[in-house]
Amino acid sequence: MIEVNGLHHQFLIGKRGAERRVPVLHDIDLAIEQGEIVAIVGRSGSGKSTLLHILSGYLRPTSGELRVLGQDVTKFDEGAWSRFRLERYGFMFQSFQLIPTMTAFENVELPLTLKGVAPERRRKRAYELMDRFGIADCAGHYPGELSGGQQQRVSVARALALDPPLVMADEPTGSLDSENEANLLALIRELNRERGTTFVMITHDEQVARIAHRRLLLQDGRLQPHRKEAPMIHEVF
Ligand SMILES: Nc1ncnc2c1ncn2[C@@H]1O[C@H](COP(=O)(O)OP(=O)(O)OP(=O)(O)O)[C@@H](O)[C@H]1O
Repeated sequence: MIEVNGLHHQFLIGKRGAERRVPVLHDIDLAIEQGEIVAIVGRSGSGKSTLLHILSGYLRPTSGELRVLGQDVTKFDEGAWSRFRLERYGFMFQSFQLIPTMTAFENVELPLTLKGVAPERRRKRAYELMDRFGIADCAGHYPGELSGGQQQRVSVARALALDPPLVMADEPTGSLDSENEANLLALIRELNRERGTTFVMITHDEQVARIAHRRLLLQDGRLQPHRKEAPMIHEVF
């Protein structure tokens, strides 16, 4: 599903002509299989978000190979990445990232609209998802009028609108209470089991890491060798 070979990344900071290189990821090799739930863990600043951004095409690595679903995505330009992301990726964020000027329904419908799905099918799919997540009553409400748990469900429904094979999640339960966290984790396991959806999640949360099949530990931008007994999250901070 995802293959990474010899990946390095460094940021350039400072004024033009006096830039400084900040190496962040070093020699990352990684293979994620279809149907895996993988948790990326590590201290703050270890490079987790940088890695997730590279795996999602938001950031071009300084060097190295990246293949996603058999395609050499390092060759993609921005347009090719946008199309690929729309069809193959779903995203879950701690801050939900809903569009405040769109209703809950329009937010869920957005990926379908961007893909050019016909209006009738779009409506049907968006209502089906909103029903499934118990937010059909919120369809006409704006994100600012919804509770945190409702916003989270709208954002998850949007992430799944096109039934992506791959979901990238950045602290997906970070702003949820324990009940909503448990609901989301149950949903992730269900999608993984029933549809074979692959999840790559950054997390600081032991409950989230616990549902992962595998933990990837980043330390100072290096992926640590897999230990049979994966470290508990509290060992990592
Ligand atoms: N755009 C950027 N320009 C320069 N340096 C950056 C940039 N983005 C991140 N960094 C640096 O890269 C390093 C890794 O950052 P990253 O956000 O990937 O870490 P993280 O493990 O996700 O941290 P956290 O758990 O705090 O979110 C940090 O030292 C950070 O300051």
